[in-house]
Amino acid sequence: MVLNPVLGKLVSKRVVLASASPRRQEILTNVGLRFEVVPSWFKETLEKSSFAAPYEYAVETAKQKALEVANRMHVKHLRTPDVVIGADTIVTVDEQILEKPVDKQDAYRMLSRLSGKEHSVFTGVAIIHCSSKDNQLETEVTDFYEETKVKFSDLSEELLWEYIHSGEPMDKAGGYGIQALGGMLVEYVHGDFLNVVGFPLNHFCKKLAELYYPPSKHNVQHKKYDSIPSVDTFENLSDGESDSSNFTEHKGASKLDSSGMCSSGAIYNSENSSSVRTGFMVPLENQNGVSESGPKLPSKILELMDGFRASKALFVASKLKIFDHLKHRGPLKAVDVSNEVRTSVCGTERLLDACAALGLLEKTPQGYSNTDSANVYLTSDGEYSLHGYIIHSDDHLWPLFTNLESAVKEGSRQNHRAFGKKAEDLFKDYYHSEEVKQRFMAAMHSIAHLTARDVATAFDLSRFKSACDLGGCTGALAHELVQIYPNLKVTVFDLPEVIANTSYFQPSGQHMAPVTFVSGDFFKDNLPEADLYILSRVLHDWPDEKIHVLLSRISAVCKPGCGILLAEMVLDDEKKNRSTALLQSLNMLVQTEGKERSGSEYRSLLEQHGFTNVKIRLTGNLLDVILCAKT
Ligand SMILES: O=c1[nH]cc([C@@H]2O[C@H](COP(=O)(O)OP(=O)(O)OP(=O)(O)O)[C@@H](O)[C@H]2O)c(=O)[nH]1
Repeated sequence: MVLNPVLGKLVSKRVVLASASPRRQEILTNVGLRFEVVPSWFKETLEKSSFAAPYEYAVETAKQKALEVANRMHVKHLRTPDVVIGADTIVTVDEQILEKPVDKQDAYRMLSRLSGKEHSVFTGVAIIHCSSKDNQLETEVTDFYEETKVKFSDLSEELLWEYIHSGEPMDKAGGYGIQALGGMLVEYVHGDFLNVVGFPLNHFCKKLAELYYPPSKHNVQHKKYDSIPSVDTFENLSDGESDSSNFTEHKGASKLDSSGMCSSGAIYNSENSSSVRTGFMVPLENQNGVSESGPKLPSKILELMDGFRASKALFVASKLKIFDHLKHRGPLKAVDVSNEVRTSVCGTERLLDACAALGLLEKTPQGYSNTDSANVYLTSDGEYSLHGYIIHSDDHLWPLFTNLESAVKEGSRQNHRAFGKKAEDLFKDYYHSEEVKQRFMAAMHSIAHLTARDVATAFDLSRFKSACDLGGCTGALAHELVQIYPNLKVTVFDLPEVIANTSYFQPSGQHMAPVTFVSGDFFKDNLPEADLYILSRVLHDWPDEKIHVLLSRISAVCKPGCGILLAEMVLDDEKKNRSTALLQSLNMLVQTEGKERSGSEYRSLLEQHGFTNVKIRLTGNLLDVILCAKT
């Protein structure tokens, strides 16, 4: 299938999507558009009352988002894009504009307002064509909006809070995601569904059609495109479909596109665009015999093929502590960075350029500097540093993953191939050297610290007086729990080798409530008494037999009413949707005897040991949470 001629007009252009919304990226990627993502820094703070209608607000915000990116790219990066696309989605109900909720209470306010009523979703879109004249940015703005009406059922308080606790509402206009759990709230949708999700694709294509295929003088009566030119509806788009003399049969009849796939050879004659019924077609060569646009690139597949390169670039930059150097000394030129980290200038420059293109660094005439997220996540002392996890990924997971093929064939872990020795005991292997132990603990700390707030607040735990975090490692979750529940006494129980090493990871601050650390092996030693036992990223390390041993030990010391809180990446029951968790399950295959499990699998394991009332919350932040009680 070759590209729709409308989107095909963008193939040879540098297109930038000025949006951080993963949904917008997905909608446009799914139709084969190739673009860079440069999220806009424009703050959505326009005075709403100054607009006569809500859609004007959305359109203006979309325009400002796109213009900000166009200007920044022109000035800062000296890379003027050809086209910048911006969008803004809002919900209106009772003459109020709802954007993304700022917290759970705000989500509650929005969703209770939408309950049982019809509301409108407006997405404003701006398409900015850019050019540079005498080094000045010139822009041509095209904008439009789309309205979709959505009706919600009556929402009970319980459903409402359950939905809010799922974490889904937080980055969505109006506090719901119609494409996911939020779809359950919806009675009907009138209009373009994708408009609700964040991008009105159909209207966008029609707009491109107006821009790139203006009505010819032969058919001026078609002033406006009610459909994408030559395409009445998307259903009419099919490979090589032709019932018009405006199609010409390509000499070669079939052609390999860049993915190596063969596409049939109907050719689009752009001169007669407005009257031609087209399929997805290969482009017609122009008078000079030069192809106007290339075939559709399978961008998702290419991205996956390149994925390892991007990971490795990040790993190497982290290992060389480039983000640390730039945080303290940036902006720096490539030559200065290479002097600091003792590497070749040419190699360093390529690495820095790749990191800048991946959005990890900023590149300006003054040199390279960290982006805000590099400062927070990639420096070794950043507030939510992932440095430890990145180094662990490079040194430990990477060699294991290079043996994935053997792991799949054999169905078992690959430590012997990756490290030349058989895995004895999962954790003993990590703790055989101080260096490896520190690296592993830093990795676990990174993820625990980053997810602790969502794990701790997924359920109201205030009824518990004491908690024991089994395998709680550095205590990152424990510290979050005592902050949120001041009456909760938390004990971290972990192997002696771990407990001996925790002091480095303790938060500083006078008002930190204490956490107790106790050493022991939860498969062998007496478990500390507690009302709530926490197992965060523990069960996924083990096969079912070992989990039964552990759960029966916990069950033996748990009184009725006491609970277990699990934090894991929970798979959907059909195991087909949650790619991060499914890839994590491969990660467990290459290094452990464990795996990721679905909600039903966890429920069944827990129920076999007398834990019932199993509740599952998807937090939207890496780890999901399961709470159950002993009956
Ligand atoms: O049903 C759904 N409704 C809305 C969404 C998502 O909600 C946001 C709307 O926010 P906004 O337009 O301000 O866009 P941002 O996410 O902040 O990204 P920008 O960088 O473009 O400002 C949008 O992501 C929709 O996709 C949804 O997912 N489902």
